[in-house]
This record gives sequence, structure tokens and C-alpha cells, in this order.
Amino acid sequence: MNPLAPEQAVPQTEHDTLFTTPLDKAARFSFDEQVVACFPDMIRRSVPGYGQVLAMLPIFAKRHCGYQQQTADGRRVSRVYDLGCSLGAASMALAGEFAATDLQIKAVDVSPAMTEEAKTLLETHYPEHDIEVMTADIRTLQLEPCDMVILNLTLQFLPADDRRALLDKIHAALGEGGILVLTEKTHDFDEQQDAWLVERYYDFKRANGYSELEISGKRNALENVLMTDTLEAHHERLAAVGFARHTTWFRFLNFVSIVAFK
Ligand SMILES: C[S@@+](CC[C@H](N)C(=O)[O-])C[C@H]1O[C@@H](n2cnc3c(N)ncnc32)[C@H](O)[C@@H]1O
Ligand SMILES: O=C(O)C(=O)C[C@]1(C(=O)O)C=C[C@@H](O)C=C1
Repeated sequence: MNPLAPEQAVPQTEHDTLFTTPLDKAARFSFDEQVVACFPDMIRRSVPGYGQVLAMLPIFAKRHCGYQQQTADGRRVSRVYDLGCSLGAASMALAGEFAATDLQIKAVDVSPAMTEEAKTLLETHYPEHDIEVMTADIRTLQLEPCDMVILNLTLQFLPADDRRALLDKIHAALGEGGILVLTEKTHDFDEQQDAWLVERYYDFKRANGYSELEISGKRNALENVLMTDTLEAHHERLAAVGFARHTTWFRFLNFVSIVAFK
């Protein structure tokens, strides 16, 4: 995939019209069938830099995955976890750049509507690749030894108290030299700076065709569902978990991506 044309990474599907009519104020955002149907369009129009981040994943994998893992049938592969995989866009970005025999991907999501569709998409596009799609809660899932873990916009949906334990588990599963790529929406400590970033983020959504009603409907539905940390809190937590180095390699408004090295 060409990082300069990352829109190729995002499959084109149904247009996101979920918040075009006023909703019950208490309706919580959930990754159900309705979201699945328009998810690629929703995420492309809602997350600044989504395509660019996906496009860099195979580039990072090629530098940091050293075929360190052994499969049940004795092959040496790089094992990658895609945690909170949704429709498997990150897995797809990786599979597209690796020979089928070099990589083993474990894509996990707690939403059965997501994993059902992810399975179909991955089997259709990459029938030869070793990709397992699992419906599971990543908080209780046991991780096998691995070379790379992707948390692309997933940690933000876990209860705050569960985030550290997941990162501890990832750190323990990664082999020496392995990496975690952590992409998140964040907020800024400074209220004024935060307000500016949030306003420009809404401008980004407006520029992508979302109306005021859709923007406020989504904001209400995400309240207490998507809970952001500051960039500093992410780095502090990664340090506490024991990652030797961690660097913010991408930032676009309030969205960031960090790579952490075991
Ligand atoms: C914004 S989406 C992730 C997007 C995806 N990684 C991508 O690159 O297209 C967040 C996903 O995390 C999943 N999720 C939230 N909590 C989870 C949990 N405890 N275990 C597994 N998946 C979870 C949701 O079901 C949803 O599909
Ligand atoms: O914060 C918002 O308004 C968003 O739409 C962000 C976000 C995310 O970061 O995951 C929220 C839900 C959907 O998964 C797509 C994008």
C-alpha cells in the first residue's frame, strides 16, 4: 500500500447517516449491525489520518517483526495481534504487504457483528493468509508470544481502570524487539488548547460532510463510552508498564499514534 495514497486502505461502503435524525439523548454509541454497515465510511470521515496510520503499519512490521514465533505446524512466522479489529482494516493493511507464509494475524473484537463481517472480508481478500478472527473481550483474552500488537482506536473504549492491565499483558507477550502501535483520540491538559483542538476537529467533520446535528448526536452518544486520556498520561502509563522507549510518531489534531518498543 502506498502511504501517499492511503485512501486505498479504506474499503468503500455504505454512507454513514446514523446521526442524521435527532436521537434519544441517552442512546449510547455501540458497535452494532448499524455501525458495521457504514463503519469504513464513518471512520474515514471521523478520524483524521486514519488511512495514513493504516498505511504505515506494514512498514513498521517489516522493520520490527523478526519471524520470532513458531506455529503449531512448525513454521517460523511473525505473529501480530490486531486488538479491537472492527472490520479488520489493520489486518488487511498488513496482509496486503506480507507473503501469506510470513505472517500470522490474530484479529480480535468483542462485537460479534464486527467479527462476522471481518471474517468474510479477510477470507475474501486474503484466503491464503494465516488470519484468525476471534470474538472475545481483549481484557480476558490470553495472548500468545508475539512480535507486534496493534491497538488502533481501541484502548479509549476500555474502562479507565482496565487499561493498565491490558498493557501489562501486551508487554509480557511481546518478544524482545517487538512493538505496540497505540492510536488514540486524546484531550489536552490545557483547557484553551483542548477547546481549539476540539473545535478544529468538528471543522474536520464538517469538511467531511457531517452536519451540526450529526456532530452533536455522535458527541452525546460517545459520552462515557469513548474516554480519552492525555498524550502525557499514555506515555506515563507505557513507561510504568516497562516499555523501554515510546515515541509519538503521528499526530493530527486530537488524534495521536504512539509506537512503544519492548
Ligand atoms: C474504533 S473501533 C477500532 C477500529 C479498528 N481498530 C480499525 O483500525 O479500523 C473500536 C473497536 O474496539 C472494540 N472493542 C471495544 N472494547 C473491546 C473489548 N473489551 N474487547 C475487544 N474489543 C473491544 C469495539 O467493538 C470496536 O470494534
Ligand atoms: O470522537 C468522535 O466523534 C469519533 O467519531 C471518533 C471515533 C473513534 O475515535 O473511534 C468514534 C467512534 C467510531 O469508531 C469512529 C470514530
